[in-house]
Amino acid sequence: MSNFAIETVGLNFNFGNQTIVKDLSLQVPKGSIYGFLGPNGAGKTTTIKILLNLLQSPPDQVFLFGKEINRNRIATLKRVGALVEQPAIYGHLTGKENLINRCILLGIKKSKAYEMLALVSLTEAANKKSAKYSLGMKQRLGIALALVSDPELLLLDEPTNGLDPNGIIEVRNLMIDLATNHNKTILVSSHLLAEIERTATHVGIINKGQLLFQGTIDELHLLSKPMLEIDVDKTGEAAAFLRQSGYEITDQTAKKIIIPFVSTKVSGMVNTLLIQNGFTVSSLYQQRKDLENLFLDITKNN
Ligand SMILES: Nc1ncnc2c1ncn2[C@@H]1O[C@H](COP(=O)(O)OP(=O)(O)OP(=O)(O)O)[C@@H](O)[C@H]1O
Repeated sequence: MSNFAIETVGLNFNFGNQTIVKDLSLQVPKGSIYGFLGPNGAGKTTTIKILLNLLQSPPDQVFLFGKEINRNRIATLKRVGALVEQPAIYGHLTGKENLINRCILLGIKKSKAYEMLALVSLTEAANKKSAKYSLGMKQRLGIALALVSDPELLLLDEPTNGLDPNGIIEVRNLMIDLATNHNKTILVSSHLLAEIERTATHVGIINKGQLLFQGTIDELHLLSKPMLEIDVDKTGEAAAFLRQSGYEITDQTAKKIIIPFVSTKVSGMVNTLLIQNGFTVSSLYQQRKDLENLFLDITKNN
């Protein structure tokens, strides 16, 4: 049995003669929240549509729950819920009516509608016309609609796009609840790392249809090497002195020197060394490149 809810193996996809997805090998572990990241136009929506078989992949390149998608279309897609682009909501109906309609359509008992309203915290707004919902509430209703059939895998294409900070937090908390307490695997796309950094357990970064990084969020953090920033007087002399003493200088400005962070002990030694040799150190702190900058670095070099 495959441990991956989604696996693509060297996936290629073209629109006409334009290559949109190139040799893409995604591995989305069961139970993960997989942040699918990339700048605008990177190919995220196209990939999600391929995973939903809305766009057809070449044979033997896309596997859901270990099964090849084209040969097992119905069986695999039954286990998937999705929110791609705008949620399909009827504005003149209430949230509850939208969900009941979906239940009827899928032949599922109506009580599921109430269960879903509670799950996405819309019980209080159940009888309000959904046209009057805030964007965040509409997104949550969209997710509830995708969840009616109780799918194991949820594909969410930029679900926080256009939401205010409250809406973003609501959707973020909902994703964590679904993965942690309801056994869902979630693939969520975004062009902003900061938006999924706190929710994702795994990350795949693509640009121009190619996978540039894939791993756990901790592995991504490891890529952003910590630095030691030293605010010191006579920086030119101090840098030369540190270099002579065997330290590598990463960067140097008028007021500070930056060296790779090794340990707090080594930081203390550097401090003592500078002071003992007549330099005035006003501060010394560990700095880690934030993930957003790391993301920009990874995608700009592509
Ligand atoms: N139906 C289509 N026909 C031709 N080209 C398309 C079609 N749909 C998308 N593209 C092109 O494919 C590329 C990838 O688009 P896609 O929407 O997958 O990117 P994305 O990463 O989801 O970006 P965004 O965050 O802007 O939605 C873009 O260059 C886009 O213009």
